[in-house]
Amino acid sequence: MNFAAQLQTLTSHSRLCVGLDPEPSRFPGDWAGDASKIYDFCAAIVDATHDLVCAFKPQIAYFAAHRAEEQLERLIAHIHAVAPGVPVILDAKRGDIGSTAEQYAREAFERYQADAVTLSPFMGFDSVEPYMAYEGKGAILLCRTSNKGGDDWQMQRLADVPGQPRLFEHLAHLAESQWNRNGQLGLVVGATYPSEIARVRELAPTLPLLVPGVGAQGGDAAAVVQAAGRGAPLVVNSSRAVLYAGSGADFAARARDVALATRASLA
Ligand SMILES: O=C(O)c1cc(=O)[nH]c(=O)n1[C@@H]1O[C@H](COP(=O)(O)O)[C@@H](O)[C@H]1O
Repeated sequence: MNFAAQLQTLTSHSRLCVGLDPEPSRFPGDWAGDASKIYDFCAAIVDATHDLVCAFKPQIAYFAAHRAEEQLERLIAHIHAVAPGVPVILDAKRGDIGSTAEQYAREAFERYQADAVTLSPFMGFDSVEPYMAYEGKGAILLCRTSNKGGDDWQMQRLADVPGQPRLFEHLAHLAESQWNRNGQLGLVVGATYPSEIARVRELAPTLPLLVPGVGAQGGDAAAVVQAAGRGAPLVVNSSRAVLYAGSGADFAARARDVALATRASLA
């Protein structure tokens, strides 16, 4: 099943995406500070939550920083084995010229076997196109990010485009129309900006939204759900609030408790 169809099916039961951002310094007990336990920690979280989620989102920097790419490969294989219908969004935020993008796409979809990847669209359509050569895979573009600095670019108005849209609005329009050749695109909009979630829904009603920022960043789950309304899949990510819900031997059970509560808040 392709990424869009997977999301369509799963988000009718859960809109929660658990983000896998492993920080060894926050691991429980004897694992604290041990980067060789990244796989074990994340696999325990996956095992405890996979029936509650519509996706998992490993953030590649948390693995690469510890030379743990091989653990990331094993983790994604584990997710596919224990939760075959649940898509893996590789959060890599890539964005480069076409020839380099081809290599990043190969990395995401062939090496890691991800179902979708996050991309920075700053370099334009030819930097996004190589990912779309992988039929059925998702390419999720940063549109209105959850951080304060998103204002620096994304909220600026484009004087040369009719209606002088803000940059994020123009991107949402492009992604919904001429860029979206095969139904593979999605957009990232931060939970910290519900009114922009509503605006992106207006401009790009058929695109799935990946919404990070509930939990540790303080985004309001109810406001996100209200702003997004019904329609294309809504995928709401929480990473630290789930991963580090507990700090003892029962960390996976505590993560499940938070995942259950977060899923309920997104219903
Ligand atoms: O693309 C993302 O996933 C992303 C976009 C964005 O605008 N804001 C954002 O926080 N993220 C990612 O979402 C995750 C948020 O983690 P928590 O704040 O711990 O839930 C991190 O992996 C971020 O890199």
